[in-house]
Amino acid sequence: MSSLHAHTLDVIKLNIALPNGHRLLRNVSLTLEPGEVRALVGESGAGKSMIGKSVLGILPPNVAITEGEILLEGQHLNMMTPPTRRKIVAQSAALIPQDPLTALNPVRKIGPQIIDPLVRIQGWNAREAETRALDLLDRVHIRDPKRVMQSYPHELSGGMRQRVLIAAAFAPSPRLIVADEPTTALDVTVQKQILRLIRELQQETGTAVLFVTHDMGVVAKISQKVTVLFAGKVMEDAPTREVFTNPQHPYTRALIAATPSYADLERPFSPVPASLIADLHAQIAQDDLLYRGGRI
Ligand SMILES: Nc1ncnc2c1ncn2[C@@H]1O[C@H](COP(=O)(O)OP(=O)(O)OP(=O)(O)O)[C@@H](O)[C@H]1O
Repeated sequence: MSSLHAHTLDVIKLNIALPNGHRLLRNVSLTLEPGEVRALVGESGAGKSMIGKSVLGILPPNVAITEGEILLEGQHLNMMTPPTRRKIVAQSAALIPQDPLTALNPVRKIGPQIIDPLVRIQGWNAREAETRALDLLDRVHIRDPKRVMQSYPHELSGGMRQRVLIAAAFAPSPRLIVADEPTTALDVTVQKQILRLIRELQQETGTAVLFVTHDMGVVAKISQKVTVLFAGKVMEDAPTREVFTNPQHPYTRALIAATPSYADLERPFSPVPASLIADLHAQIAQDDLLYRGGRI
């Protein structure tokens, strides 16, 4: 049952794996407080998206949760039947996806794509839903929301489409938003605007956000807490400020060193050293042996 003081999200020792037993997440734990932004950071393949997908119940068909728990506002998601789970997740969580083009249905106008879920899932009447959609399009700084509601996705720029998806995500007032690299598919100037917009709406609404990114610069701008991942394993979990001022794990230090700094253009930056990557993989192979032996 949900409790009054529950975290928005608790992920407890989550393991997900392929049918052959290969783990994509290894004992991942994290929490998200109401109104908090937690960044999930790591290089490609670290398992960041898989965490978001596990929470939203949209894992690929060949990937399964093998162990661990996910609690959304204190409710155990993986003890529910799939239909109950879908209903609970749809009512309290939303996704801002990476690629705004594939996330929108190309043959439907924008308006119904925002309005229909409000009517079908949240049970609003059509008029309320339309007013809400117009209000949200205005709040994501889309000029002429009425015209945009009548447009098809291909008539909008990439940045506009991402604004539409941000409006759609915030429209039902979810308590949790998973933002999965929401700026990656956009060009650099638009990226900054979209990041600012998500931060603005998040602060206004107090929605908790799980923000997936590979960019430590983005982590610094948007989050209060950060989980650093490598090969599906948590390397470090700390307040963002501490991660930048006093990183504890060598991999975190390497990621920071690999991020160009706008404040300090003189500072050289360097890729994560191959020797460190090799050491981490060796440790993970060791972990996997112990895990299979039931010792961790
Ligand atoms: N459908 C799938 N079937 C099997 N393995 C998959 C599938 N999708 C992803 N993976 C693997 O799962 C691991 C984690 O993937 P995930 O997409 O979560 O990484 P990520 O950290 O989000 O990286 P990226 O920044 O590249 O999206 C990777 O090793 C990836 O190859």
